[in-house]
Amino acid sequence: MRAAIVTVSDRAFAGEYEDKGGPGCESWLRGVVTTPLTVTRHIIPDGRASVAQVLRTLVAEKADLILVTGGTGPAPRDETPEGVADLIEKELAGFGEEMRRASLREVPTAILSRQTAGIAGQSLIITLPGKPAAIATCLNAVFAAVPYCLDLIGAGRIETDPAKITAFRPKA
Ligand SMILES: Nc1ncnc2c1ncn2[C@@H]1O[C@H](COP(=O)(O)OP(=O)(O)OP(=O)(O)O)[C@@H](O)[C@H]1O
Ligand SMILES: Nc1nc2c(c(=O)[nH]1)N[C@H]1C(S)=C(S)[C@@H](COP(=O)(O)O)O[C@H]1N2
Repeated sequence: MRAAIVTVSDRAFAGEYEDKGGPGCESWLRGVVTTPLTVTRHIIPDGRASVAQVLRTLVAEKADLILVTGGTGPAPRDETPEGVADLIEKELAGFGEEMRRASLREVPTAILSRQTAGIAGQSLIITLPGKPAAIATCLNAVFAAVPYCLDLIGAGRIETDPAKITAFRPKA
């Protein structure tokens, strides 16, 4: 699987703090996916155009899975969902619903995240909150459905470590 991880944060992009979200996503994936995995990481500033532009490039490069962390909230610069909406062909709203449900068990402000997921070309794009602690909570909540989703869109077949995530394939 070719995975791409995008950190959307003005301050991480400017070097005002060290990005912990990108490395957090990568180590979560490496701990769960047992089939061959390549990961590229990207740090970009907040903004609809900034998000749409990097996603278009990654979709054209045929990334199978794109994780985007940050910019999902209600603040003026939080425009990640708008940038994602500019290029996805199909929204998978259930991902956002389930990730928020899992996060709400930890923090009441989880309801402020507009995180979602969608399909562009042969890429599955999943958005996550910027808080590094949200990454495991959210990915643990939805990843069982990711391998079959990748099958359905013609991306690479992946397997997961059943001790961490049991992939569910209804036709298997
Ligand atoms: N990529 C990241 N790496 C490390 N910490 C992060 C990251 N994104 C967010 N955080 C932490 O979560 C807190 C709240 O995140 P929030 O979404 O408000 O991001 P932010 O810091 O305002 O990002 P921005 O740079 O876009 O303004 C931040 O103050 C920071 O402590
Ligand atoms: N699991 C989890 N989800 C969370 C949070 C968190 O700390 N943990 N923070 C929330 C907050 S405070 C905000 S504003 C939104 C959006 O964050 P973002 O703009 O960094 O994407 O995510 C929410 N979801």
